[in-house]
Amino acid sequence: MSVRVVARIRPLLEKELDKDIIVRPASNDDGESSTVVKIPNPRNESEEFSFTFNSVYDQSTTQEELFTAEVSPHLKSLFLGLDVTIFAYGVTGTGKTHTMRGGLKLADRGVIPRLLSGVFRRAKKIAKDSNGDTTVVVALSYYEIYNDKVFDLLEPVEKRTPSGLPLRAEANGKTVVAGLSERPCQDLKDFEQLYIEANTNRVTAATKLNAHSSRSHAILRVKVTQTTRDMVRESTASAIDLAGSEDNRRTDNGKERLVESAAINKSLFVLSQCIDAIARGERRIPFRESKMTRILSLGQNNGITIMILNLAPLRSYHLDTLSSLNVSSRAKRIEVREIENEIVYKQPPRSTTNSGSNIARQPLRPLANAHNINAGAAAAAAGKPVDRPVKAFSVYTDKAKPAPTRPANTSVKRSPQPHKRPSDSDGGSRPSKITRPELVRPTAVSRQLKPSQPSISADQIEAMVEKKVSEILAARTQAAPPPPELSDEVKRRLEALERRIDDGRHDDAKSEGFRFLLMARQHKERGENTSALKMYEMALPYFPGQAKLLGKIDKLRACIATDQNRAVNATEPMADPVTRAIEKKVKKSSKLSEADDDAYSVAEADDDDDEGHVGKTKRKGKKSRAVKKVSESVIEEGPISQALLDIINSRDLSMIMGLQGLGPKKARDLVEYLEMQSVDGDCIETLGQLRTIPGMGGRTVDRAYEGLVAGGVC
Ligand SMILES: Nc1ncnc2c1ncn2[C@@H]1O[C@H](COP(=O)(O)OP(=O)(O)OP(=O)(O)O)[C@@H](O)[C@H]1O
Repeated sequence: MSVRVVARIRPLLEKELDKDIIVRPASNDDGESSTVVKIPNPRNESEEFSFTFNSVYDQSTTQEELFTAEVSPHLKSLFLGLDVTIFAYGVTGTGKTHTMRGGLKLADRGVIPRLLSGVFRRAKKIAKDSNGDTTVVVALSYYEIYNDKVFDLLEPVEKRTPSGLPLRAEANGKTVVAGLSERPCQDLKDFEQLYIEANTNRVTAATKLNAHSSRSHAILRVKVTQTTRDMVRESTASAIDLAGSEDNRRTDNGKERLVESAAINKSLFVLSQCIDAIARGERRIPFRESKMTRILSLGQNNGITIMILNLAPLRSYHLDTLSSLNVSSRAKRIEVREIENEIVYKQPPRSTTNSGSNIARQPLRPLANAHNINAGAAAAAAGKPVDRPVKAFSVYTDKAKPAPTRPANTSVKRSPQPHKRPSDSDGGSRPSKITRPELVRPTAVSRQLKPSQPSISADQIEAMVEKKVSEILAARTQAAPPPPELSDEVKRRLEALERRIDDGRHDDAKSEGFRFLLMARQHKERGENTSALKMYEMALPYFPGQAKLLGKIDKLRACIATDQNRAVNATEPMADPVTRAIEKKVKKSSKLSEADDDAYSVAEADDDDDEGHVGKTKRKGKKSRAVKKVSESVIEEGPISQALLDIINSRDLSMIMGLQGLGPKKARDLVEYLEMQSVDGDCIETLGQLRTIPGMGGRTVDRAYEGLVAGGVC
C-alpha cells in the first residue's frame, strides 16, 4: 500500500482576508469527494495547477471529522500488529500542531488525544471480550528533534545533555533513540497529564509567521503490547508533528531563530530529497543526512503511513504552498509494506539462582534481512546441507543453562525449530532490549525459586530488577559521552559498501556476505564491538579463510575479552540478591558500550577496506588520504575556487548546470537548498561549506573544480 497523503486547508485566521484566498479544494471527476487542490500558477494567474491527493479537507473540516475519516479506521490495524505512522507536514503556520495536538476543548482536540482515547477504548474492549485472557499495556515515549539533536520530552529540561540522545539502528532495521524513557499509561487521564506536561518542554517560539511556532519536530510513540498467555504482540502508533519550513525572507528571524530555522529547513529539504529518491525508484535514499529522516524512515518501515499536508489558503504562502504540494504529491508514490509485527512467544524467566552465567538474556528479535528464514529452514528440513547461517531470530541462549529442552510454548511462530548460528552460543551479547516487567508471569521455574526475602515474590524481584536496570541504563546513556560521529571518510566507505551490495553485480551469496560486513562495520563505528564481532563471524562463511577478516575477528575477540576481565575485577561485593541481580544485568547490558570505549582506538586504527578481498594496504590508504588532504587545501583558495563559488552563489540554474558533475537534478536541488537556507544575499564562502550541502559531497565539488581547471577558467 502507498503512503496515504491527505491535504487539509486551514480556515482564515483573524486579520486574514477572503480576497487573499488562492488555494481551493476541488472534486474529482466523479464529483463525489474532494481529492484535488487547485492553486494558480504564480507566473500566470489565469492558469491553475491541480494536485491530486487521497483526500482533501476544506476549511470547514472539524477535528472530529478528520480523525474519524483518516485515523480511526487504522486503530483496528494497530491492534492486529501493524505499526501506524501519522505525520503532519507543511509550511509554518498552516495548522500542523492544531491538527496533531489541537486545543484543550473537547471539540478542538487533535489527532493525538483522539488516538489515545481510541487506543484505551479498544484495549478495554479486547480485555473484556477475552474475559481478561488478553491484557493490553500502553506505554508512551515522546521526544523532539531540535537543531538535529534528539531530546526526551518526558524528562525535565535540566536533564538534557547538550548533544542529546543518540540514534541506534536495530537489527530489525528500525531506528530507535537510545536511552529514551518510556512511561506506562493506564488511561486517558494519565496520558493527558503526561502529554500536557511534556509539551511544556517542547521548544516553541513566536515568529513573525506564527505566534507559537514549533521549533522542533515532535514524535510521540504509543506502544501497544497485547499479551495472551505466552503470546506477545507489540505494535506502535507514531504521531509526528513536524516543524514547518520557513522562508527567512519573510520571518524577520533573529540569529537564534535563524539557526533553528536552518536546521528545520535542512531536515525538511532532506525529507523532500528522500521522497524524490524513493518516488524515482533510486537505490540510494539519503535518510542518513538528517535525524528526522532516519527516524521517519519513510517507505522503510512496515505498516501504515498517513501524511497530512497542512495548507494555508493565502496568497502570502503562494510559493511555499506550491513547494509543499509538489513534495507531498510525490509522497503518494511511496510504497509501504503492510506487514504485521511478528508475534513473539515469551521465554520463561531465568532462575535468579543460576548465577554461574555471565551471559545476557536476550529478547527475540527478527534479523534485518529475514527474507531467507524459510528458505534456510526448508533446506535444513529437507536434509540439505545448510552451509550459510540460517537467519531466523537472534535468540542468544544462556550458555550456563542446561541444554535446552525447549518448553512447548517457547518458540517463534515462523520458525518452530530455529537453527542456531554457530555464534549463538559463543557467549557474545547484543545490546539488550529491556524486557517488560508486566510481561513476565510466574512459571514453574520462578515459582520454585526460594526468595531471600520471603515477603517478595520471584515475580516482584524480577520486576524490580528490570525496572532498576532500565533506569540505570537510561541514566548511563544520558550521562555517557555521545557516540563518536562518523567521519566523512567512514561515511563514504559505508556508502560505497552499501552501493556495492545494492548494485546487484554480485551473486546472492556474496551480497549476503557484504551485507554482514556492512552491518559489522556500522556496529563497529558505533562502538558496538560485540555486535560487530557477531556480524563479522556471520560474514566469514562467505569469505572462507580470508586472512584480513580472520584478523579483524581475532582483534575484536581480544578487545572484548580484555574488557570483560576488567569489568569482572572491578565488581564491588554486593549486599543482597536483588542488588546483585541488578548489578549483573546492568553489567551485561552495558558491557558493550564500556568495552567499546577502550576498544575504539583499535577499531579506529583498523581502517582497511572492509571487503576483505580488496588488497589495499594500510600504508597505501594513508598515503592517498594525505595526498587528498593536500589537494583539498590547495583548491580551497585561489581564483578557480572563487570562480566556482561565484557560479554557485549566482543561483543561476543554467550556469550551475554547466558545471562538470552537476546535472539538472543536482543543480535544481542545490539552488532550492540555497534559497531555503539563506536570507537574501547570504553566500557560500568556501568549498568546505559547499561540501557540507546535502547532495553535494566532496566528489561533486572536486569534479566541478576539475571541470573549471580543464576548461581553462582564469
Ligand atoms: N483547522 C483549524 N481551525 C482553526 N484554527 C486553526 C486551524 N489550523 C490552524 N489553526 C490556527 O492557525 C494558527 C497556526 O497553527 P499551528 O500553530 O498549528 O501551525 P503549525 O503549522 O504547527 O506552525 P509551526 O510549523 O510554526 O509550528 C494557530 O493559531 C492555530 O490555532
